[in-house]
Amino acid sequence: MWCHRLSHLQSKLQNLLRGGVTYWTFQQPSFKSLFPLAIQWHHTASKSLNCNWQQHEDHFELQYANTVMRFDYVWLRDHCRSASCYNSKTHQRSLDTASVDLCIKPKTIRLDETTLFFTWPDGHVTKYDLDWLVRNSYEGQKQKVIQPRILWNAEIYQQAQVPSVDFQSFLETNEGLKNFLQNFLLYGIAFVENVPPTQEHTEKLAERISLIRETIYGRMWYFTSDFSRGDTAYTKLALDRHTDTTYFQEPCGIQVFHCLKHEGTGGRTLLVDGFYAAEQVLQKAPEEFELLTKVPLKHEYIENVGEYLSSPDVHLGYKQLVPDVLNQVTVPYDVVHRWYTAHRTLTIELRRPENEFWVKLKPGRVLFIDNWRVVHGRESFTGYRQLCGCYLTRDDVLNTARLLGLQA
Ligand SMILES: C[N+](C)(C)CCCC[C@H](N)C(=O)O
Ligand SMILES: O=C(O)CCC(=O)C(=O)O
Ligand SMILES: [Fe+2]
Repeated sequence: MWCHRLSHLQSKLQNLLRGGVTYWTFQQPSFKSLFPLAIQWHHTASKSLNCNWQQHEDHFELQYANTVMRFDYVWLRDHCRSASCYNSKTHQRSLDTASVDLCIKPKTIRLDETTLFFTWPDGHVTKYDLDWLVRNSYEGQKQKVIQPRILWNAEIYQQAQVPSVDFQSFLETNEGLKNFLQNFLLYGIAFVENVPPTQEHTEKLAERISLIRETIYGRMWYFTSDFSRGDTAYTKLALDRHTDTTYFQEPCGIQVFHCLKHEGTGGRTLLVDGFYAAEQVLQKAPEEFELLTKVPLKHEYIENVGEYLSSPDVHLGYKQLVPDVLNQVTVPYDVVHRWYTAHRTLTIELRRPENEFWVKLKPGRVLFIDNWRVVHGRESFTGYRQLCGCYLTRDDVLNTARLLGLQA
């Protein structure tokens, strides 16, 4: 044991003498009597830069831009952007990550202006701009707001008086499209007004924003209460709040609704911000929130034309505990009751009247819903009611938003 400690001490001293900088502290109690408790060397660049860094035994610690960051040495080698390690035309690695020695440590580290230079045992030099390190560090990413959202109940949403975007402006100007997407990203729902009440114009609208996702319901779908499909949506019955296609491995990200005609009563659309409800659960019963995010559920969709089953997986989405979709809570016995309790807590929040935003979809008013966040439902209705719409590929909607400079 003793020799181990001495060799440890020796390697520190060598490291120090080799010009490396090390954070030297003796944690072994037996050393206490021999040396001061902790000796700390760290390298400080010019005061104006206010950048401190320390080379630990197993990681590199950087203090810069009010952030303390820790980098693994393999990570620092692997993210090298030198010509031999990274293809700057394709923005892809040329370096084989698996070839990096898992025990690698830099021979020397030096700071020049705002660039850190790491020289590795084989002589390869990796350089990092300090700001790049902050942007790409775990600690830096953690601080970044991934995507600003405004969670809402009915009052919050109505008081926000979110402006709808006009069809022409949405189609013909980036400003119109950007305003629409900004609202959609913030609230999880957004409307486009004055859309000619046809499936073709609705399709044109959808394609402005993303690729249309073809599903078992077709590309652009159109439905009335003719029970043409074995689904409650194709009836006059009420539909409780839910998200669609939870039985897909990747539930549809965005849902578009356009009511083309309704001669009758009822048929209002219900919208509830699922993230607002989930936030209430998180505040009131964090362990129940945790359980709901962890328990994989098997969803099924059985129609008169055959079965559509998904494997039990942690699914996005919310379905009522009715046999038509959530066919069984396939979890170990000792989890089942806790799951039902947690599901009940969420359902209570989703059903609070103050969280319900009701809107009557009229011809010309197209509704986009984030189907991974906002649950939708429908009031029962009378008469002839005709809706069209589609599902959109989520990544393409987010990509369109990013191309317009939005955080998505
Ligand atoms: C009409 N439209 C295609 C929108 C929906 C069809 C039924 C969707 C199914 N109830 C679900 O929850 O996924
Ligand atoms: O008829 C409606 O308003 C919506 C029905 C529904 O939930 C759906 O089609 O996904
Ligand atoms: Fe639905």
